Amino acid sequence: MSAVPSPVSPVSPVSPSGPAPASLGPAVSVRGLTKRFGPRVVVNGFSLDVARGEIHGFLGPNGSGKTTTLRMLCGLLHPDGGQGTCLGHDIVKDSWAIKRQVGYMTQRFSLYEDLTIRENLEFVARLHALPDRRQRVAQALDRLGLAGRRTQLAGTLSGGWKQRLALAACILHNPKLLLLDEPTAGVDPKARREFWNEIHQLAADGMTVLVSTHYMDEAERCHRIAYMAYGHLLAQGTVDEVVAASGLSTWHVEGAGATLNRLALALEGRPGVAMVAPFGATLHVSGPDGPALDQAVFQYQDQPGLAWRRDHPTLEDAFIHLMARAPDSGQGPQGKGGVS
Ligand SMILES: Nc1ncnc2c1ncn2[C@@H]1O[C@H](COP(=O)(O)OP(=O)(O)OP(=O)(O)O)[C@@H](O)[C@H]1O
Repeated sequence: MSAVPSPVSPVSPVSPSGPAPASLGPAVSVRGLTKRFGPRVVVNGFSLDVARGEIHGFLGPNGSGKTTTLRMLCGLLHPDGGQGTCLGHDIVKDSWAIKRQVGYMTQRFSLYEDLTIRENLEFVARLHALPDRRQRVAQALDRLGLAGRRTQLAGTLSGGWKQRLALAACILHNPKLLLLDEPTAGVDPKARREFWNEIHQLAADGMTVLVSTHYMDEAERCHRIAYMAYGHLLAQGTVDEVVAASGLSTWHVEGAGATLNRLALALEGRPGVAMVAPFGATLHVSGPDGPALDQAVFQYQDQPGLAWRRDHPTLEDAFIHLMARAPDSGQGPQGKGGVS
């Protein structure tokens, strides 16, 4: 497992071929997962279900516990509390069985920069003791569009190509579950799009993917998402369900920059207004109580130079609102309040 996997026993290749059968049970099902580092509880009673073949997004501010959770799911960290299964195996007792069937892509590129692409993949294939190494490596090179660069040193690749190489290393042993920890951080939009097209292709072939991200557009490409803050799961469902569950009412206002700035200052903190956020030439004004929000904005709606329209809240609106209501908001363990 992982881009540079731990040495494990030989893995029999699973041959993903189309959607995963539901009869196998969920890919991930955990209840009450808890992890402490010293006195700090960084994952607190976390529960999650991920269906087989699903692309499940995992979002939350920096330090909210996403990586820690991923590491508990694949057996790299021992939970201090909670229970559950990953690919049908007990996450506490059967961590080795899980490791063999999981591909874990860490946040940092962890392959060898002074080896070529092909050498890196051959090394990983050896660690997995794959029987048909040459063929597996050739297939992975082709699948990820890396064949033309196979002799290039990994250290000379751009961020997007490095991520492709890391993904190729993760899928070399045909894992049933991919855990991807912010796989596209710092990667340009075209490379991100191509990476996500590949993730969708892998899911269509039967692989389950749990992927952490800070990008809203990536969250919207997931079948379902979970949002975590300060170690707590705050929301889970499809993007539409998470947005609807936020219970927010939202107005979008268009106008000139200076006018919008003045409006934002006037609305900030008014009763009924929970959030005022500029998005380019549009201001998003939201609150959990529709009538109170309407009352707050009423006096500005005839102001010249402003075009108001009631609209659905965006996913980002919903996340900011969730963060504001999070149990430890403003005094989280890291003292960080940034929203992904
Ligand atoms: N081995 C460790 N020892 C002590 N504290 C740790 C350890 N690993 C993580 N933490 C702390 O646990 C908290 C959760 O970290 P984690 O990396 O799981 O968050 P995250 O949601 O993945 O953050 P990011 O989005 O920045 O990657 C952080 O405050 C982090 O500093």
